[in-house]
This record gives sequence, structure tokens and C-alpha cells, in this order.
Amino acid sequence: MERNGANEVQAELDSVEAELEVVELQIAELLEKQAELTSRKKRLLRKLEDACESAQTAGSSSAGSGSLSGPVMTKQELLRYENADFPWSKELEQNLKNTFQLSKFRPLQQKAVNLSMSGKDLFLVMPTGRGKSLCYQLPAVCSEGFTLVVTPLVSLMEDQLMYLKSIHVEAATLNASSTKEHAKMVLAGMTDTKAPFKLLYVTPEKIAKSKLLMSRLEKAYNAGRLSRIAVDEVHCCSQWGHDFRPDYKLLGILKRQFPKVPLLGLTATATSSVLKDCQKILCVPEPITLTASFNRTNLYYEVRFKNSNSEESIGDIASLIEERYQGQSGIVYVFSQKDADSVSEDLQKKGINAYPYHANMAPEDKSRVHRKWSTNKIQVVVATVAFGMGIDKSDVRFVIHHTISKSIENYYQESGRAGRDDQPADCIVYFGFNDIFRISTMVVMENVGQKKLLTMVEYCQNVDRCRRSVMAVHFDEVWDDEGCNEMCDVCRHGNDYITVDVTQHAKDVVQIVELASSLDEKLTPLKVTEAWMGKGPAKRRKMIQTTILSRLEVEAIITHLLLQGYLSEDFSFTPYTTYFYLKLGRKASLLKNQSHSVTMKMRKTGLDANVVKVSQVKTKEGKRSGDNTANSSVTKKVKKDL
Ligand SMILES: Nc1ncnc2c1ncn2[C@H]1C[C@H](O)[C@@H](COP(=O)(O)OP(=O)(O)OP(=O)(O)O)O1
Ligand SMILES: [Mg+2]
Ligand SMILES: [Zn+2]
Repeated sequence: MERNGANEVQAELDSVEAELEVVELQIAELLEKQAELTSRKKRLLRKLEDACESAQTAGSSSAGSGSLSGPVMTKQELLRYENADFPWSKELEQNLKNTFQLSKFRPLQQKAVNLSMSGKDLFLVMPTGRGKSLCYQLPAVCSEGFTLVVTPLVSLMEDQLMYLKSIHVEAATLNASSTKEHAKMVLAGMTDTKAPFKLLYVTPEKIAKSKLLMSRLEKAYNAGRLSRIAVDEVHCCSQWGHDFRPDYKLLGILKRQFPKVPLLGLTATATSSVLKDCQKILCVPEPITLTASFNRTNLYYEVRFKNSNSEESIGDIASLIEERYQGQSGIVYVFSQKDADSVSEDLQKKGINAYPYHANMAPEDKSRVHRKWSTNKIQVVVATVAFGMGIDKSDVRFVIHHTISKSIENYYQESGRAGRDDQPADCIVYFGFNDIFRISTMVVMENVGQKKLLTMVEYCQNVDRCRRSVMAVHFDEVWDDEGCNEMCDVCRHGNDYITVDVTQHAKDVVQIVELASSLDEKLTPLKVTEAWMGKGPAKRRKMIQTTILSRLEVEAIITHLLLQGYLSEDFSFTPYTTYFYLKLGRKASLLKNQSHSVTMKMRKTGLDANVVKVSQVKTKEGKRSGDNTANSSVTKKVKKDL
């Protein structure tokens, strides 16, 4: 009797599970449809905007002009600021050419400069290296009095002062290391009508702590000499931003005390909620926000598979540098200080003029490497992310990631150091299976560290969408694949992909993880890989279905299962290290359903193979061929002509 009852319940449970699965699939389909429609809608809206814009300003280009928002002005009113018919336009033009030695504005620069010259408060979101500084430096040069610039790092300040000195623009700084005499001179200069400097760089700490500075600022303000306030890296105000700095929270005092001075906040990355927060903190009533397109059209994005054999990838990087970038400047980003030392040593052995750079080096060694690289005496810096903020060499022709970054934002920022002179440059990332887990254990403590890392993994694993479109989604930007112009490996070669059914593979892998867990054992990704490839203990080999796929294919499939939620991560901490294991993901149980299938896109010639072995094949157009029995354990060759 009891047994019958249990059977009935089991039967009902099975049917509910089956139904649930169908619902889940429907939801997935609907979500996909929703994403597609939303993106179409955005595209159409953009087109409409562009059409209106070009009707208004004949000849103005829409590419990269970014989007605008702000409650104080309509879009049409804003358009006016793209023009060059303001009282100050001639002076701007002359200084752009003669002082800054630039031939023309980059997208959004002119609009930003005009808005700031008109006394508007402005937030400018522009990708790293696009030229935000010019948007306050040029107005500073063309205005009476001086511009106050708040910068988070003394090193950034020094770089800027060096640069301004080289173009004969007078600038001064006040920071913790300023001498008394220097400070005295600067403070006196603030109200001097002979204007000994056009820009005054200070740290937020100085504003927060120095009453003397505030009182001089007030005097300058009353005398009409404080022409503008620029807050660089403005996202540091917000706790939701990625580099929160407590002293930035106190900068609201500036706008409260000097309400008539226009404020310009600058950042490379800030979501709209972070900006809202900054607006509140800085007490800017209604700033106009200009957002430039994230798209750097001169950068070529490419992902290469990295073999677990690290020798091979170094050899690959070395020949790339020798053949493609001979005599050209570049950066190789690595995961750790140890890697920086070893990779640069390996590259040196191969005759490449490479030097390491990481946080643990003596400051003088760091600046020596930086200086020598800046003056082309070193070709390649092999660096950790410590080689970051403030690196502004314009002719970097390649940024190679020996290891993936910890998020797309980081990758965008790091790779974005290439091609700042607008000339073509390459951003290549080596995507290695083991690296995922090395980084994973590093970011485990961060709130959304895993999630962010997986977006980077997705970027790399992806074979069917323009690399830029993956980034665009991330930066919340409307994207049209034509904007890539074949400047990524997917657009250039990537239409050669196939959709393969990996259901049986998924079941095999899940069975391995399940078996381990039933034996109270935890498996690292390496152990799972080896078990599946039949390299585990003989006893286990008998209990599982092993595979004849190549290592790269095995790794690609396991990565896919992790991204799709059939597997998930499991960590274990010892006092010395953190271990990464694979456990069943929330979707693993779906595999028990006969009708459930898992598909995956693979590049036809991508992995080791024009021979991808699959049990079922579907072309891009959705035609099916090959063996329909997903359970078939016999693998088949995919014909090249698919
Ligand atoms: N209109 C222009 N034409 C050519 N080069 C320009 C132009 N404007 C700026 N640049 C150059 C000068 C610098 O070498 C480089 C980067 O400018 P910079 O203002 O330091 O970037 P940024 O402040 O937007 O980047 P980050 O976010 O890294 O601070 O671009
Ligand atoms: Mg900057
Ligand atoms: Zn592309």
C-alpha cells in the first residue's frame, strides 16, 4: 500500500518536473525573444534620433557621438553645443591646435567643452583614454582665473603637470607632499590677477582637511578667479562605484560654497545609478550627462585558446610579438607577480625586450620600467594590473592578456590602453581553462566576483556574437554589429561555427561529479577533466563513461556546463590557500529528463579541429543533420562543409 502511494507520488513528481522543464524552456525562449526585441527597439530609437539629428545639423557625424541626457535642456537645445559659433569658439580652436597640438576634437569633446564654457554643470562618461582631460584643460586655458581639478592620485597629478609643462600651460599642485613655501606661493597665486597658473590640481583630502585652502578658494571665488571645478574619476564619490574614496564624499562643499562655478565630473565607467549618487554627494542640482560610446573602432579584439601547457602559449606570444609587432610597443598582462617575473624572463630568453612590472617592485624600479617603456627603450612590459591608472602611452600597438581579466570592465579598461593614438592596435586574450579557477579563488571574497568573472569567460567562450556586442550589452549600450567593421575575430572569421548537441557529454560529466559526491569526494576541474578523459583511477573508469574528445574540447564543454548552470563552483578554504571544486549546478537535475537537451556553439575550425566530434549537429540556419539520437555514445565527425 505504502509502496503504491510512493509510486504515485513519484509519478506525479516526474510529471511536474517534466512540465517545469517545459516551462523553463519556454521562459528561456521568451527571454531570448525579449532581448532580441529590446535590442531592435533600441536600435530603431537610435536610428530615429540620428535621423532627427542629421536633419538638424547637416554634416555632423553620429558615429560615436554617444547619448545625452539631462533635465535642464532638450535634446535639440543640446545639439547647439556641437557647433563652433560661440564667442569663445575661435580661441578654443586656436588653443586646440597651437597649445595642445591636436588637429580636431574627438567625439563629444567639443560638446563638453562648449557646455562647460557656457557655465553648465556636466558629467562626462567617456571610455578610458578617449581624452576627458582636454574637456577641462582647454576651457581652463581659454578662461579667466583658474580651474580647480580634484584628482585621486598624486601620480596622476604629476603626469598631468609634466604634460602641461611640456605644452607650456601653467599648472600647480597642492598635495600632502607640497613644501610650505610651495603651498604659500600657490595659495597666494589663487587671487593673483596675473594668473600664475591656469589649473590647480588638488587631492580630495586637501579639500577635506585644509581650511586654509578653502578660505583661499572662497577669496578666489569672490574675486571671480575660480572659473571651473573638475572632479576627475568622479565615480569615487559613490560607494556603489568600484573605487570609493571616503574623502570624495566631502566634495559637496565645493558646489555648496561656490554655486556659480560650473562643475565637470569625469569618469570612464559609471552606471546611471552611480552617477545619480555622485550628483547627490556633489550637490549638483541638475547636471547634464554626456555619455560617449564605449566602442573603440581602431581596436581589433581577438581571443586565442591557451593550452594547459604554458610553454606553448609563451612561444605563441613571443612569435606574435616578433612577427606582427616588431619594434612596436605593447603590454602583456599576467595574473600574478610570479607570472610577471617568469613570463618576462621567458620572453627575454626568446630575444624579446620585455621587463616585468608589479606592485611588489621597489618604486624606483617601477618608475624606471615605466619611463624606459614610455621612451621606447623597453618594447614590452609584462605587468600585473598594478600597471594601470595613469598609463598613457599613445602608440601602444598591442595589449596581450596572458591570462583573462577578472571581469569585462577590467578587460575593457586594460585592453583599452592600446591604440590611444587612434591608429590600429590589437587586443588579444589567451583563454585558458585553468586560469578561470585561478582567478575564481582570487575573487571569491568579492560580492559579485564570480558573476563578473563568468561574464569575462562568456566573452572568451563566445564564438557566434561580435566581441563588441558582448561588451555593449555589458555597458548597456545599443549595438549594431555593423559598427564592428570586422574588427574582431568573430566578425572576421567567426561565421564558421556550428551548434552541437552536447547532451550526452553533459550527462557524462554530471555523472562523474555525482559519483564523486556520493563517495564524499570533491573534484577540482582538473580532476573532472582527467576522469572524463579516462585518466582517473581504474576503479572509477569502470563506473563512468569516458570520452575520446581532445583536451581543449573537454575543457570547452566543462566551461560551457559551468556557464549554463549544469555545474557550479564550490570553494574550500585552508589557512594557506583556497581550493576550487566543481559541484552540480541548479540545472543538473534537468538532465534526468529524456527530452532535455544541451547545445553548444563551437567554432568549426576553432579548437584543435576541423573535426569536432559530436553526437548531433545543427547548422547556424537551424538545419539538422547527423545522428538524432542524443544518447548515442558513438561520436561522429562533423563534416567541414556544414
Ligand atoms: N582630440 C584629440 N585628438 C587626438 N588625441 C587626443 C585628443 N584628445 C585627447 N587626446 C589624447 C591625449 C592623451 O594622450 C590621450 C588620453 O587622454 P586622457 O585625457 O588622458 O584620457 P582620459 O582621461 O579619458 O582617460 P582615463 O580614463 O584613462 O583617465 O588622448
Ligand atoms: Mg583621465
Ligand atoms: Zn565584431
